[in-house]
Amino acid sequence: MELKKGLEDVAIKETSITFIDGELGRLYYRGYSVYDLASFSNFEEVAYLIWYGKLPTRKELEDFRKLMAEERKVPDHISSFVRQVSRNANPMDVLRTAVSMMGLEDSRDGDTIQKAIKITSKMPTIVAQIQRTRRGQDLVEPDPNLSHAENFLFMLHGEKPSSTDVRSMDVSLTLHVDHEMNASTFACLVVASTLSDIYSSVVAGISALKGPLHGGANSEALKQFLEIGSPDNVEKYVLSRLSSGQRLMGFGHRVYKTMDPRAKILREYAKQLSTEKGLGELFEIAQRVEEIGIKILGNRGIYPNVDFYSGLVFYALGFDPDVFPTIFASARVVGWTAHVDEYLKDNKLIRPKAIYVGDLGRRYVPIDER
Ligand SMILES: CC(=O)SCCNC(=O)CCNC(=O)[C@H](O)C(C)(C)COP(=O)(O)OP(=O)(O)OC[C@H]1O[C@@H](n2cnc3c(N)ncnc32)[C@H](O)[C@@H]1OP(=O)(O)O
Ligand SMILES: O=C([O-])CC(=O)C(=O)O
Repeated sequence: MELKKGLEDVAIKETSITFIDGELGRLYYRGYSVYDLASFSNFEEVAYLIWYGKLPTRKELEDFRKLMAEERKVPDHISSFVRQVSRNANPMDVLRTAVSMMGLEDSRDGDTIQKAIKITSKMPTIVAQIQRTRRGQDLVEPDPNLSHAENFLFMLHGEKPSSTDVRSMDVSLTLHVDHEMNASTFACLVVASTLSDIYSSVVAGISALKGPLHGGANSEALKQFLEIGSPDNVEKYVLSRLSSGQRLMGFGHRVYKTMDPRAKILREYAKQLSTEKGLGELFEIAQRVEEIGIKILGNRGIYPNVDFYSGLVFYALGFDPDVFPTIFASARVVGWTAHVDEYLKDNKLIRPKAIYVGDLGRRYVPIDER
């Protein structure tokens, strides 16, 4: 039996959802390049595409938007829970528990995608509640007349966001929607393959995404830039970080051996937003880290990934670094649930093997003789 550490290069399913060309740095959702989707589409349209496999007609999109907008409100007891714990708790822990509470309400039977729409519509409401509670602010009710991205920012700030902010949020969510068999999606599938329920799968996805090697890297990358403090400190910081064996956060990827295309797109939004919001120096620091990081690590195929610039976008839009992974989760829930739906059409219990390297035939020694 061959040992495949980290399941590297092991395929666990066929998919028609997402294709990644890791050598050329290309990414396609349902066959459409993310460059085109980021330029011309929006979160709701891409979510529809991911779940149903085709772009919606105008009427289908209108109905779908309406359905999502109707599902945004979160039950009062979940909001109360979020209010009670969010001042001190990790935002991903709060989101994970809130989604788990949603599962208490919903029967286990029923269509995965219908439930996915409910969860996806509500997650930004919970994230905005977490963020506002951390700042001691009152909650803002969702506005059903706004798009998914616009409403997200409206619930965050309590006022209509600028068109640049809405576009940046929309593109960021669109780019986080899916990424083939990443660790959190795999975690969702492990749960789904036992024929558990979709809420349990999403809870597993949030749990796996939280870690700093995965979705937690967006806040770590931004904290790095804040810690560096000035573009003049970048070289010294990067060299000392790497020589002490620490990783550069927001760099490196299991599949991409070149720049992640999502990082390229998000770099432009980070640049525009940071210039507008007086965060130009932070962007300069990030760009310098990118340059020096690539100079040192690029020859080993280690380049910026999606988490490198997304944090700067989320920070400029007004989120705390610790909240960033919950925004990632609010978009990735689309991919998690689409992969679960696809997998269940031809389900096989996920049960890999471990190679035993311990002793055998040991004699049991009674406790008084040890
Ligand atoms: C949305 C996402 O999940 S994108 C990824 C977000 N995560 C991060 O940004 C955290 C930093 N990056 C990393 O830790 C890694 O690049 C991972 C975990 C993402 C992928 O790595 P893997 O494919 O599993 O490779 P692995 O962790 O085995 O690293 C291979 C080598 O590259 C080095 N390496 C990988 N990433 C980095 C990095 N960011 N900084 C410095 N060295 C790195 C490792 O130290 C290791 O070196 P070694 O062979 O000398 O021991
Ligand atoms: O694909 C991966 O391993 C990690 C990643 O970039 C993502 O989940 O977006």
